[in-house]
Formats: sequence, C-alpha cells, structure tokens
Amino acid sequence: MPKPETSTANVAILTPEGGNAAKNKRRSSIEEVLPPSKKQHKDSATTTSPTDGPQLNGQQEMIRKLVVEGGKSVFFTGSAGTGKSVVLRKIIADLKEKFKKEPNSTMAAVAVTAPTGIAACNIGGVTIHSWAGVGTAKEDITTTVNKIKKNKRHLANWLRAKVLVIDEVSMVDAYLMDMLAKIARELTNRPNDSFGGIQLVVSGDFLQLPPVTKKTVKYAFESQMWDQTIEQAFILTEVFRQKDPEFLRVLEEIRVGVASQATIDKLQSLSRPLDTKHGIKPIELYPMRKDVEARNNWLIAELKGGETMSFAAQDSIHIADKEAGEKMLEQIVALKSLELRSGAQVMLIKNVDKNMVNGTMGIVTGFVTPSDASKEELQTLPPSATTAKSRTSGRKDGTAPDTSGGTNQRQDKFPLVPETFSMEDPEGKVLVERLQIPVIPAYALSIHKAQGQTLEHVKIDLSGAFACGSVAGRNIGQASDCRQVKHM
Ligand SMILES: Nc1ncnc2c1ncn2[C@@H]1O[C@H](COP(=O)(O)OP(=O)(O)OP(=O)(O)O)[C@@H](O)[C@H]1O
Repeated sequence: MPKPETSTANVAILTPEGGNAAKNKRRSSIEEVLPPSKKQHKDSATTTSPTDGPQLNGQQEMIRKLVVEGGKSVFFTGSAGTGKSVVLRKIIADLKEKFKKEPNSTMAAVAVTAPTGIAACNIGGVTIHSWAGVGTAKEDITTTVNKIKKNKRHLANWLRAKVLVIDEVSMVDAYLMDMLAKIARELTNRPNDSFGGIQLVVSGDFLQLPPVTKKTVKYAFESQMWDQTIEQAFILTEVFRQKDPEFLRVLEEIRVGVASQATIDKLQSLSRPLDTKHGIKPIELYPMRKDVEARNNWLIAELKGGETMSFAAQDSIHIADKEAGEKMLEQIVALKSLELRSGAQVMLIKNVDKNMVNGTMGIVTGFVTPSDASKEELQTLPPSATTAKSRTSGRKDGTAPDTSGGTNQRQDKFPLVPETFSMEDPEGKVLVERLQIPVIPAYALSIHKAQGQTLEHVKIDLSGAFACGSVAGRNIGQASDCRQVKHM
C-alpha cells in the first residue's frame, strides 16, 4: 500500500569520483519543480512517523479501537485510496506503545509483515516469508516447523509475537495462511487456539493484485483458518485519494470487472497526450519486471550525449546464513546496480527530507563530486539548504549532506548521497544493509512497485483490461485524478 503522495522534482545526481556510489560516496542532487501544495506527501512508513498521518475518520477509528483496545483479530478492506494503510500504520504505532508497557513483552510483540518486500517496507515491516521462516512455503508443515525450531531468529519471532500484522493480504494464498496458522499452534503449544493465541490484523483488497502462483488461485479468505481466526471484517468506504465522482465510478466499475458504456467511453477519452509539467513524463506501468527494465533502459539510452554513471551498491550481511542474507537483499528496493544518465527521469525511494520523499519524481541534472559540489553546485542552493548542510554534515557515512529541498524554486538542486537501506528483525537488529543512491529509473514502473503509490501522471495499456480487470483498476487507482491518466 501507500507511501508518500507522489510529488515531482527534478533530480540531479552528484556523484563520487570513480562512479561507485557506495565506495566513493558521490552525491546526487534533485531539483524540485512543484509548488509546496503538491509536495505534501502521504504518511510514509519508511521514514515518517506513523503517528504523523491524517486524523482517522469514524470507520477507521472504530477498527483501530477494536484492534488496539479490544484485542480483536480483524480483516479490513476497501478500494484503493480508502486509507487502509493509514489505519494500519496507526494501529501498528499504537500496538507498539501498548506492548511497550506490558511486562514480559518486547518490541517483537508486534510482527509487521506483507507478502512482498516493497509492501512490507511501506509499513515498516518485513516479508511474511522472512519473518515466519517458511522459505518458499513449498515444504510440508512438519519439515517447516522443524526448520523454524532450529533457527533461533525465526523461533524467537514466533514465540515473542502477540500480534501478527499482514498487509496486502490479497497476494497471500490460502495454503500459506493455513500453514502459518498450523505453525503458530504448534510452536506456541496452543493446539486449540486457531492462530496459537496470536492476534491477527489483516488488511488488503482482494480485487487488487492476486497471489503469484502457477496453480489455480486460492485466496487467503478461502483458507480453513480464515473463519476460525478473523473475528470481524470491515469495508472502508470513503475514498480519500480521488475526489472526482465520475473517476470514482470508473474505478469502482473496473474494480469489480463490470464496465458501463459511460465508463468505456470515459476510458477511451483518456487516449490522448498528457499535459505533464517540468519535463516529467507520465510513468508507464507494466505487470512484468522485464518489461519495466527494458523500457527504462531503452529511454535512458535514447538520452544522447548525457554523462553516464554506474553505481554499485555496497551490501553487508550481518547474519550467519549468507544465502538467506542474499535473498533479503534481493527484496530491498534500492538497486544492486544503478545505471544513470544526465537527463534521466528517476523516482526517490526514500524520504531524505521533508519535501524530498519516497515517490518524488525528478530528472538527473548531473554528477558532481563532493568537492566540485561544494564549489559550484552548493552556491546555487537556497540559504535553507546551507542550513540543512550543516545540520546533516555529521552523518555517519561522512558524505556530503542532503540539502533542504524546503523551497519550491524550480532551480533548487537537491544533492543526493548514498543512503542506507536495511532489513531488521522485529527487535530492530539489522540483518542486511545496502548503501546506494536512493533513486530508481522511473520512466516505467512495475505494478507491484506502484502498489500503494499515488502517482501524478500514469500511462497504462488498457487493451485486454477487462480480462484482468483488477490489474488495470489497480493501476488507474494509483492516479489521484483521471486527468492524470493516459491510456496508451
Ligand atoms: N482519515 C483520513 N483523512 C484524510 N486523508 C486520508 C485519511 N485516510 C487516508 N487518507 C489519505 O488517502 C490517501 C490514500 O490512503 P492509503 O494509501 O492509506 O489508502 P489505501 O487504501 O491503503 O490505498 P491502496 O489500496 O492504493 O494502497 C492518502 O493520501 C492518505 O493520506
């Protein structure tokens, strides 16, 4: 689910001597191009405090109360933009507070998970597979339970958990849900409690992305454990992301796979050039990662003459099982190898400043060494950026600082330096780390990466959309207004 509301910026990457982001700690910079109103971002689980979100409406507050004060196992759903992630983040923050005060409880009492790395990152969690220690979840229960018992970290996860949060549950299949319930019963030695006495908080929209499987899809709600464990289910109905009633009707019809003539006409009318601002092209959304990579590489190669730079991530694994560590690193959103070129369109993947947030779009304006930047580039920065410089200059990586980005001048450059992306266990112990420039190429994005983002301008291929309505609806639902959607 979500992230900060996508704002737009021009990005200039300042780089280190030598081209290796991690080793040389080159700086990158972003020029902001949108007015501050556009830069307000969604509450981001990556760096924004979960309590910074909007005030919950009545429905959302009722769910929060039932979970936090009532200790109920619940499932809540709702179409894109109804604030599922907002509630979930508030619930997670409140549950952590609650268990902090309880004797015999640790930080690990609240396990925060999702089926994919990016979805987990959005709520400050880890993948359900990695938390539970189920590997690929292909082995039988007895083998899996025995493996968990031999792995101190996985066993501790289960034994300390008082609440298990699973977001984006539409992507979790019934087999895995039943497997988790059986493991919970076995490890907690509570065979008669449906989920071993662990409270379950589950959120997602079954009309969005389904489980990835080669077999017939069997959704989580079709599992045996579902009815035995989930005590109450809710549908959030107020859509916050989109306000236009016509666009809302289109989204709802696509969501359920029934399109009226008015909706078909409306979608066809979206096949037109989009009036985007400041040279940022609409993001093209694709279901397959290989299509995303091909499209990004193609469009970056089209940028003739610009300086090119490769940034190799600096990875470190802090657990004994190196193979498991490598798998965790694969789930980190920052790329192992990042190829950039001046003029390339990129998206920030971490909040580096109050306005420069996860989802901010920009253009790479160049690569500058820290020493060059201090002479030329920093002179172009506003005074607030200079203040930010001294504020952040003591960072542990010793690199040149981020600049404020707090102004809305089009010419404000925002230098970027490598940032640390890590996966931690529920107690906050770092398991793996990656140091990389916090951007990804962003002409094209996979629907999984776009999941939960609010994108300013999107371009979507709707041919065959009603054969897989949820995917199309999922994509269009990321735009806040149909004026920002272009049908390819
Ligand atoms: N109570 C609220 N008041 C004001 N804005 C809200 C409220 N709840 C959510 N929002 C805003 O609505 C937008 C969508 O919220 P959120 O991302 O949580 O929805 P979602 O249901 O998780 O969407 P998706 O299914 O696409 O991930 C965000 O910009 C969020 O800040």
